[in-house]
Order: sequence, then structure tokens, then C-alpha cells
Amino acid sequence: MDTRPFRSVLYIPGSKERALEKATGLAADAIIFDLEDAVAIDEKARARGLLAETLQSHDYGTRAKLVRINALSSDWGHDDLDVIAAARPEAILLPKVDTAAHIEALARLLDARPETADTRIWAMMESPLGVLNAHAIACAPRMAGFIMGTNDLAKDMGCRFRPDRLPLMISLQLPLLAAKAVGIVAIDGVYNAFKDDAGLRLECEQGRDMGFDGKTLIHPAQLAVTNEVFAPSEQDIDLARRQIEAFDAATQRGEGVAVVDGKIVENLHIVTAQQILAKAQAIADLTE
Ligand SMILES: CC(C)(COP(=O)(O)OP(=O)(O)OC[C@H]1O[C@@H](n2cnc3c(N)ncnc32)[C@H](O)[C@@H]1OP(=O)(O)O)[C@@H](O)C(=O)NCCC(=O)NCCSC(=O)C[C@H](O)C(=O)O
Ligand SMILES: [Mg+2]
Repeated sequence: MDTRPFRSVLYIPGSKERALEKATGLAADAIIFDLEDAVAIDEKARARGLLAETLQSHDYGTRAKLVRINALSSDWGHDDLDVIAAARPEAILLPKVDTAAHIEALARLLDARPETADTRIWAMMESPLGVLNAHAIACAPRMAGFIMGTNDLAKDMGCRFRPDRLPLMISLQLPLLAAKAVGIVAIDGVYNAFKDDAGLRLECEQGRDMGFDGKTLIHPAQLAVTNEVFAPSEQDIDLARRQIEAFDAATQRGEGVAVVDGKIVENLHIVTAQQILAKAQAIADLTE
């Protein structure tokens, strides 16, 4: 069972030295070092050099490190990869992925370089075509995770942002289903109003309840709420322990079902309970 936490996944513009520096001490489970939409066109070349140098000189500890390059069809994508490859990136995040062929093309480029032999690929799910092709994309070589790009999706869908995200619901759920079917990580989109903690909390709770592993963030002020919501609560942990205890006792009596708090507990619930405890332990291990 892969229990690496991905509760909070923070975007950092590759052009911002201060933010790149600051992130070495931030409580993010993962970082997206961005060369795409957070970097102005005039800054693209400087940002990729700065980022390659920063990745080699800075220690980001246990945080997962994803580099979002520009699309390979853009003016910058191939140069991004050439420069970033020297830093042996843990993962490349490819934006605007429409088909599995986009991932296969990147995988071939990574295969061709010894420095990127172990580099995984993550895909931005942010176009109607990408969403419709989510399962084929999830099955493509080197794939490790999906990141929802809800701003681009809303743009392409022509839909409005609503607190219940009803207009985006199918677009969130199709990639989520594909990720679960294949066993890769699925991370929810960003909450743009980075000073609105209450709104962020509601959207985190919705994403968590849907089954996302975590949420992408644009500002450090969003870390605390996100880390809290996507971690098992004390009540979750207590219930998981009691379910396991009660089920063990039932098994010893030769029974296949236990009852905890008036609800049945079967072996499938024990799988969930064990996952909750493993996730809680993995989070506790981060702070040791
Ligand atoms: C949104 C911001 C432009 C706000 O910047 P700013 O006004 O500078 O914020 P603060 O002054 O409040 O910053 C306080 C300190 O925190 C540091 N900081 C700010 N943001 C980050 C960050 N993302 N990572 C690390 N550190 C950060 C500042 O340096 C300050 O530090 P200090 O000097 O020590 O006090 C800005 O937050 C920002 O640029 N955010 C990222 C925006 C971004 O990455 N956008 C692209 C990704 S979103 C997207 O594309 C999603 C997807 O593709 C889709 O389609 O939906
Ligand atoms: Mg986008």
C-alpha cells in the first residue's frame, strides 16, 4: 500500500526566488515547481535556469517534487525539459494533456536520457478532451498521478464557479474514477480566493469526501486548513481502531461481521480502517 501523503500540493512559480527559498520550510506534502502559467512569457528562459539550479542546490526534504513544464507543443516545452533534466526531476507534470499520445511522447523523451530514467509523469486534467480520455491517459507509461486544472476546465467548459462545483462535477469525477481504477494519485484543483479560509475548507471537505488524495494550493496560507482536512481526524482514527478490534473479536468467535456504533463492520471496512491508520502513521512520520 503506497501511503505517501499528498494532502497539500503547493504551486510555486519557477521565477520567484523568494518563494522557492521559502518552500524549503513549508508544511507542503508536495511542491509543483511551475514553468507554465505562473511564469510570464518574458520570464520563461530565466525561470527554467533558476529552477534547475535551485533543484540541485536546495533540500526540499521528503516533499514530493513535481516540475510543471510547458506543453511540448509550445515554444518552451522542449527547452524546459532539456534544462530541467540535468536536475534529475522526480516527476514532470505535463499541462493540457488531451490524449495518451501526449504522455507517450514525453515518456519517449525521458527514456532517451539517463538522468530521467526514474522520472515519473503526472498529467494536468484540464481540458474536456483530456477528461474524456482520462482512463487511457492514466494507463500511459510512467504515469503516477492526475492534477485537476479547474481554472482551465471552467474556461473551456464555459461554466461558472459555484461553491457546490456542480457544473464541474462530471469533469472532476471521470479523472478521479480513472485514477482509482489504475491506482495512481488524484489531486483536486486550486481554490483561487486564497484569503478565504472558510470557502477553502468547504472545498477541501468536498474534494476529500469525493476521494481526492489532496488539493493543489497557490499560497502558503492555504496549507494548514488543507493538511488538516485531508488527514484522518482523531475520530476517524479512533473508529478505525475500534472497528479492527471488534472485527478481530468477531473473527475469533467464528463470525464474519461485527457491529460498531450501530453499524456493521465487514472485512472490506477493515481494509478502509487499515488504510486510515496507515495514512495517519505516514503523516506522523513526516514530523519526526
Ligand atoms: C497569489 C500570489 C501572487 C500572492 O503573492 P503575494 O502577494 O506575494 O503573497 P504574500 O505577500 O501574501 O506572500 C507571503 C509570503 O509567502 C510567499 N509565497 C507566496 N506565494 C507562495 C507560494 N505559492 N509558494 C511559496 N511561497 C509563497 C511570499 O514569497 C512571501 O514570503 P515572505 O517574503 O517570506 O513573506 C502568490 O501566492 C503566487 O504567485 N502564487 C502561485 C500562483 C501560481 O502558481 N499560479 C499557477 C498555478 S494555478 C494553476 O495554474 C492551476 C491549473 O493549471 C488550472 O488550470 O486550474
Ligand atoms: Mg491550467
